Amino acid sequence: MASRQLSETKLRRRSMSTSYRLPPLPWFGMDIGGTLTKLVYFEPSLDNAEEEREKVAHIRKYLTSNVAYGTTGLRDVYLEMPNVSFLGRSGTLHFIRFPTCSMSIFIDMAKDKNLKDLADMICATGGGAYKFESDFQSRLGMSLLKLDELECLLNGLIFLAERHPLECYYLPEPDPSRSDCVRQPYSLTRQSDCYPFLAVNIGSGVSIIAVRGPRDWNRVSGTSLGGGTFLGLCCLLTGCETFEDAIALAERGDSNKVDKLVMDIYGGDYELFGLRGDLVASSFGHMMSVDKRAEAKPEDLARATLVMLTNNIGSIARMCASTQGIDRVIFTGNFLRCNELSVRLLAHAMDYWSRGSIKALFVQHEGYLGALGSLMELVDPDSINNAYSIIMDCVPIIANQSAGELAHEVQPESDGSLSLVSLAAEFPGALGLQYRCPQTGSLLAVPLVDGSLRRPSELARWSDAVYFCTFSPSGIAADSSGNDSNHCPETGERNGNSKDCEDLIVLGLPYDCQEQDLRAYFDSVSGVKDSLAMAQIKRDWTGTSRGFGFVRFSDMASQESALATRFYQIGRRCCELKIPYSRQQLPVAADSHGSEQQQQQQQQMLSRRVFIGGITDKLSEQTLTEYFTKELGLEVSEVFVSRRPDRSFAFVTFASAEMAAQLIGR
Ligand SMILES: Nc1ncnc2c1ncn2[C@@H]1O[C@H](COP(=O)(O)OP(=O)(O)OP(=O)(O)O)[C@@H](O)[C@H]1O
Ligand SMILES: CC(C)(CO)[C@@H](O)C(=O)NCCC(=O)O
Repeated sequence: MASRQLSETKLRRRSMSTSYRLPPLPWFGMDIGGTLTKLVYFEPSLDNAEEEREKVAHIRKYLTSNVAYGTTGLRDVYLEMPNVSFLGRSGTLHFIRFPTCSMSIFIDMAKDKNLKDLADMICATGGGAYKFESDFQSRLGMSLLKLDELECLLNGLIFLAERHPLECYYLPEPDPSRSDCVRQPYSLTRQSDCYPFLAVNIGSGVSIIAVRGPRDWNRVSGTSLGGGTFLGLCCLLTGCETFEDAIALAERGDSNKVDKLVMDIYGGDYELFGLRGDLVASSFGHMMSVDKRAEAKPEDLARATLVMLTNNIGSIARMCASTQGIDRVIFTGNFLRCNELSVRLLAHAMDYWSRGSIKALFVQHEGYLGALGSLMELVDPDSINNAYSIIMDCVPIIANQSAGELAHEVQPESDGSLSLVSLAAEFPGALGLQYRCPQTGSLLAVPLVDGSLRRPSELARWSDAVYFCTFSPSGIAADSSGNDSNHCPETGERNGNSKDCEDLIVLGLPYDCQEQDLRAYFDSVSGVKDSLAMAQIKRDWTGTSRGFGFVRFSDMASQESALATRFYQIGRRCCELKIPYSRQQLPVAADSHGSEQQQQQQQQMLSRRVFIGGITDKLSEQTLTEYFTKELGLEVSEVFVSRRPDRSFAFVTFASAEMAAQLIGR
């Protein structure tokens, strides 16, 4: 089946490739699915060609300067990829979606905006490319280049995973009951790292594909119990009407009111076969009882529906992975959009049932891979690897080598340099960057010219290394603008003594979020209502948001209450509120606004932590933990492994500084 699809697509490609190497603008890719239609648009930076300028301006007027279209279309601004080099042009990738049931409205709108004058053909995938082909032709005069949905999905997935270091992530300690599981990037940026893997696409239904090489894949299974089933059943059982409402209900609900657990049947664990008492024995099993039915609230029903479908998909995926001899499963599809709960459940289920041998991976652009893959079909696929270079040249930075933190992506300026001001905005007090030379492993300084950090010439991309901040010897220093980091970035006014509130960083903000939105948001959060003293969005020199900002509360109780939550849904993004790195983790004695006790705690924490460089790809957190506990008899509190091509490293935190000290020199 798969090989038939492949050869058809290849034939189409071959017939195009002779005459169609660099397509005319505009460049769109479309995925018309059973529930949602996804559109990826590459907006080039303007150059001098008059005709191009007109086209780009026309599309900007309707598409990229708006975030909502009609009543149902939306642009996912948080997924936008600026600074992308595509087919030799630099520009921005935009991600847009609308329900497929609104296709008729979309066609009317496209007709109204004269889309036909801009392009007479669109690359389209998904079942709808077949279903709506004649509508596009007859009502719009546009033809669709129909492409196979699974091939496009894989092309989009491999393309992003290989080129964008922060695209793939996993949960190191998946726990369905904890909403603060941290996402760790998982590097698939080398071709050899990618294969094999199992792709499990959770759309309306579920397709499961074993992928062993760039064009070596087959659809091994599928299930009709997918994202469409979740939404359909939730609407039926709870009366909700949207996916967002269904997820919000599920997050509040208790599925144990609906499901029958092993302990409901056994009174405890079913020990012989290792079934813990708290496992679901029978989804919706309690609902045969009149009393339980009366007790179950809509949110409990939504949660039980979500748990039932997610676990079922996880179980099928795990079986497929085992029978295919594959140990990595990449979950994709819009069912996982803004659905942390399912991400946690899948990660936990794969880990638990495979006893840690199968890893669940996820991607940031989970729902747009097919549309991106179809955009890539614009040119001869044999030249794809050379022609398409998404240079997502973001700079992955952690505060310092001993911090063991997840790297944060800071965007360089349009000339490719990184200004000290941008660096200091995210890492107050940072004066420069260091990185480990991929060849020699030695620590080198990033060149600094006229207040801007320049990409080291030995690295093709910033993202080919992880960078550590350098601070002045006294720890938190004056930032590059001469301000001490205890100043409000907005007003320059001092925060006062150590009891006063900190400037907190808000990461992952929607790019269209303004200061007033940030204020309005926190003013409506219970526990911190009306206590925001300052809000600031960090912008580049064009005034475009960098996707993060700072807030300060007027009193300590509000600050603590705000920090207790950590993740906030601001607009359509899950944002993280925290004390900036430098204040949390610097190995300094002189954090000017931390109490002596806090400094001691920090120092102790850091001296318990050991950096291990040059670890192999295969060395897992578990192996490291076992080595230190069983072989050396040390008590390990935490292991963090950062996997990067040629330079994986780990931080191990021990129960005491004495234990860590024993390792020095070994
Ligand atoms: N705004 C939304 N409206 C409807 N469904 C949504 C929305 N956001 C997420 N979803 C979930 O995503 C699912 C659709 O995912 P996706 O877009 O990947 O699949 P599709 O392409 O429409 O379906 P298929 O690939 O099976 O044809 C829905 O069934 C629902 O569970
Ligand atoms: C039919 C598709 C491929 C459409 O995307 C998808 O919805 C799916 O894989 N459904 C599951 C079909 C099955 O294998 O039972």
